[in-house]
Amino acid sequence: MKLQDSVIAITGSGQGLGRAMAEYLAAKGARLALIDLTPEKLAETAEACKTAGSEAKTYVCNVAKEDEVEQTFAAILKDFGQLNGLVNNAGILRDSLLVKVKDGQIAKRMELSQWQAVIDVNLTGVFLCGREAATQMIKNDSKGVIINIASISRAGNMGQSNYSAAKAGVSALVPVWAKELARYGIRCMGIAPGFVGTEMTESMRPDVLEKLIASIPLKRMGTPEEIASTVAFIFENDYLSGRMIEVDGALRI
Ligand SMILES: NC(=O)C1=CN([C@@H]2O[C@H](COP(=O)(O)OP(=O)(O)OC[C@H]3O[C@@H](n4cnc5c(N)ncnc54)[C@H](O)[C@@H]3O)[C@@H](O)[C@H]2O)C=CC1
Ligand SMILES: CC(C)c1ccc(C(=O)O)c(O)c1O
Repeated sequence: MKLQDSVIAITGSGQGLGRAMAEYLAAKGARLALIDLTPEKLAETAEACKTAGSEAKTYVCNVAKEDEVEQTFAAILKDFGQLNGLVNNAGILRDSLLVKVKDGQIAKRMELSQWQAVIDVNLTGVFLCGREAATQMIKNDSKGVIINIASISRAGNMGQSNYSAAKAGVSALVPVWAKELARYGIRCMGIAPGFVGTEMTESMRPDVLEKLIASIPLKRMGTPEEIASTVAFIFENDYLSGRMIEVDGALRI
């Protein structure tokens, strides 16, 4: 797929990796539909896309709400007249151990609310946006690509029952959708990043950060641009479908 003039929706593009993807794709001439929870952050990303040389429109939407997702994708089609790609990037963390034993007492640690919040956004949100994007692409007879952003944690990370389950889930959707949607000219791929340097990691305690970096075989975190360039590579290579690309500096959890 040529990125020039294609219309790409990115969830969670108000900051972090989603914003980096939007800027990177804008510089390649893609037109962006930016989706996030707050208008202020979205406006900043839209401005950055314009500076990078392309058009961007913003959509306030909670990806976990079916009606909001339906309205958002209908509005994207109305505004742009087509949809060629979706990056399912929005995600949250609510880490906690499952249970903890202290002084012989067993305590439940991960609350049902922590579990459900992460499943709602990181798994159900991907399902809802993927279903809506596929529907609009098929309706418009346009070829397209769906990319699910997972995580190295999909293999199972301590303290992340909710997050690991959701990221394993969105990874499993990749071959399912690749097989189901190929007949409509839609490809589906996933990316599983390792630790990526963002504002969050920049604010970590230096000693914790140092230990973390020491555990990565390449001895550094990834950059948001390295994830964004992987997104662009997937869009531009028409024989990629049904697979995960691991961008993790060789780290295994
Ligand atoms: N930063 C990292 O090191 C890694 C990140 N990832 C994944 O990459 C993706 C992006 O991560 P970051 O940019 O670091 O996160 P971030 O927290 O900086 O940005 C996530 C964005 O998603 C938005 N969002 C959250 N809930 C939403 C909802 N219900 N509806 C719409 N938007 C919502 C937030 O408002 C925020 O703008 C996530 O899926 C994350 O799990 C995976 C591996 C490593
Ligand atoms: C444990 C993994 C690599 C990880 C680390 C940090 C974030 C984040 O800040 O959002 C993630 O989403 C992760 O998957």
